[in-house]
Amino acid sequence: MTQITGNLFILAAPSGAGKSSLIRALLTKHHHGDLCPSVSHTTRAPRPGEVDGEHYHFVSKAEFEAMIERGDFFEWAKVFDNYYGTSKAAIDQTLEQGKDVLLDIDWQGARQVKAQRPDTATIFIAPPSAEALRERLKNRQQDSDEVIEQRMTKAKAEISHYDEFDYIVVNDDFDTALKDIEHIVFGQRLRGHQQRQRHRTLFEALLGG
Ligand SMILES: Nc1nc2c(ncn2[C@@H]2O[C@H](COP(=O)(O)OP(=O)(O)O)[C@@H](O)[C@H]2O)c(=O)[nH]1
Ligand SMILES: Nc1ncnc2c1ncn2[C@@H]1O[C@H](COP(=O)(O)OP(=O)(O)O)[C@@H](O)[C@H]1O
Repeated sequence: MTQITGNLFILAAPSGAGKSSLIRALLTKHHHGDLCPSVSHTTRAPRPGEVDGEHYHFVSKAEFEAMIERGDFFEWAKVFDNYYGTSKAAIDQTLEQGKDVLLDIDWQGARQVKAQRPDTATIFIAPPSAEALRERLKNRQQDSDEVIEQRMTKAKAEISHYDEFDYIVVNDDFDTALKDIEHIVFGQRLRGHQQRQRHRTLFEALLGG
């Protein structure tokens, strides 16, 4: 039987919308390996608790630029003054195994991936309100008030691209938002071109007699 290539999913959101929490919950539910995260490269410094090769591949600016030169990246962008990118190696092998890959990238990356692979499902996570977004950034207790205000300004820049996405999920009630994302994943797996490949013999039999 022909090997079916996995699906690509992109989740983008303004910082604080709950993207990391949703991805974590999604991966915990789908822990059998049918949905895999892609580990990005970045030039930003690791935060306490972040593990190289798990959360990100942490590299220097020179290393990142050498990778750009070599054409190692599937997509890359400058976000918050640092480079971020998805290497081809990070996704190709997984997709070839027929597994789905989840990319946690910004709108610039989403645009590049969509241009290269139009069948990618791009999902935008929105907060229910600006007040809720600010509250979540505060409750996370990760940033100073000044950084929170910077994130709120940057959030507007990310949100301004909401109409470029295939799907929009409003993360008001967490479990509802998680279900919405799962429905998108399940729906994508049932698209015609994959189902035709998967059920080739069925259709041959149905049409043969
Ligand atoms: N284009 C692109 N964006 C990325 C990539 N990896 C992470 N990002 C985005 O970069 C932004 C900053 O991520 P991060 O430094 O982890 O900070 P935080 O999400 O604000 O805590 C987020 O919007 C990520 O989705 C990548 O490989 N490519
Ligand atoms: N639906 C929700 N309702 C209330 N709080 C939420 C919800 N989703 C996430 N949060 C909380 O909001 C904060 C920001 O979430 P996080 O996943 O870190 O966001 P992001 O990755 O988008 O920056 C965290 O403290 C998280 O627990």
